[in-house]
Amino acid sequence: MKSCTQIRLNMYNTDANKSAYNGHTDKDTLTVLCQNEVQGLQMLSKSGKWVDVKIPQNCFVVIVGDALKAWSNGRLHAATHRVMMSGEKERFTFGAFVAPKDEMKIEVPCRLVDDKIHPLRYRPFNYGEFFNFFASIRNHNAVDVFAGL
Ligand SMILES: O=C(O)CCC(=O)C(=O)O
Ligand SMILES: [Fe+2]
Repeated sequence: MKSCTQIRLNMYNTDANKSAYNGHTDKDTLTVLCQNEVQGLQMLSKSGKWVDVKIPQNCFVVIVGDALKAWSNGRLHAATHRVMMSGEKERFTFGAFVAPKDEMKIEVPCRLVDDKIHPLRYRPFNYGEFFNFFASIRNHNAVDVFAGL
């Protein structure tokens, strides 16, 4: 798949107990993040609780985005995540956001589909059209609304 990678540096200031980045799923295929020593990333569990993700020093966290969730027929979960700051120090993250090129078609491979346990969950779609749809509605669930069956 042809992809493009955006690199971004995020900075979070020191406000205590403040949501610094609201809950969302990434729209891309994969996000790779590293951070300074200040934790703050949280993932939403299936039971609806926010869970701290403690990233060990010199390690990366890899987050599945909506494009990969759809491409994998929903077998890979695009976790909802956010950033909560707890006080003492500024947090920095450095992220690589890997996304399909706009013209790419996201189509579930037929070997990931079967009649019983894994029926087709997403129609084929163009990534650029999906992203424009997301940008117009800003709905957290955009991939399911746009391409879910
Ligand atoms: O900085 C972080 O820990 C998360 C950033 C993030 O979720 C994003 O940029 O999409
Ligand atoms: Fe994110």
